[in-house]
Amino acid sequence: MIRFPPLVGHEDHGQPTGPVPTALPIPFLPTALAFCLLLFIAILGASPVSADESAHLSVKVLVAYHSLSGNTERMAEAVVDGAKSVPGTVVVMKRVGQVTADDLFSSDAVVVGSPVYWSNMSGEVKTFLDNWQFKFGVFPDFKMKNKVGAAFATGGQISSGKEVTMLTILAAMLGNQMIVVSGGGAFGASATTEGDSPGIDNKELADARALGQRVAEVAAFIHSAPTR
Ligand SMILES: Cc1cc2nc3c(=O)[nH]c(=O)nc-3n(C[C@H](O)[C@H](O)[C@H](O)COP(=O)(O)O)c2cc1C
Repeated sequence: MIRFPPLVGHEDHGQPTGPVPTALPIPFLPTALAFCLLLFIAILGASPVSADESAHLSVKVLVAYHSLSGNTERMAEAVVDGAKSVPGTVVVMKRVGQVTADDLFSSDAVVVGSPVYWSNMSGEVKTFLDNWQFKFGVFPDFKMKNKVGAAFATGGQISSGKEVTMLTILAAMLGNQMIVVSGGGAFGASATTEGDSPGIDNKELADARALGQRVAEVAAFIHSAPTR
C-alpha cells in the first residue's frame, strides 16, 4: 500500500496554540533586504534583453517619397503608421530630395514611394535612387546590403504603370543587394487616384499600412538575428 507523507501544516502536533508573536527577530530585516537585492540582481542578469540591447534592437525605417498633389504623401503617412504599429520601430519620413546619407545608412529599412509618371517612377525618385551612388557612394561596398527595401506608388489610371513603377524601384534595391519585400499588394502598396476612384480610399490606406507593418516586422526579425 502506498503511504502518502503527511500534509505539512495540516497536522495537529499538539503544540500549544498561543498568540502568534508579532515582532520579527532583529536579524530578519537585513536578511530580507539582502535577499531582495540578490533577487533583483539575478533578475537583471537573467533578463534576455538588457536596456542597452533593447535600444540596439530597435529598428529604423526610412520612408522616402515624391509627391506633387499629395496622393503619394498620403500613402507615405499610412506606411509610417503601419511601421510604427510594430513596437520598437523608429520611423523617419522625408521627401526624396531631403534624404541625407545618414538617413540612408542609419536605416534598417527603406520604403520608397513614387507617383507614376509616363508609366514609370517620377524623375525625382529616379534621381534619388541614382544619388545613392552619385551623392552617397553606395557602390562598390554595397552599403545598402541586407537592408529591407519596399515600394509604393500612386497612379491616375488603372493598368497604367503602378506595377512597373514599384518593380523598377525594387529592381534598383535588388541591384543594391537589399532584401526586398512586398505587402499590401504583390509588389507593394498602390492607389489609383483619378477617374472613378479619385484620391486615396480606405482600402488603399489599409494596404499602405500593411506594407509599413510588414517592412518593420521583417526588419526587426533580420535585425535580431545573431549574425548579420
Ligand atoms: C507628368 C505626369 C505623368 C503621369 N503619367 C501617368 C501615367 O503614365 N499613368 C498613370 O496612371 N498616371 C499618371 N499620372 C498621374 C499621377 O501618377 C497621379 O495623379 C498621382 O497620383 C500623382 O501623385 P501625387 O499626388 O503624389 O503627386 C501622371 C501625372 C503627371 C504629372
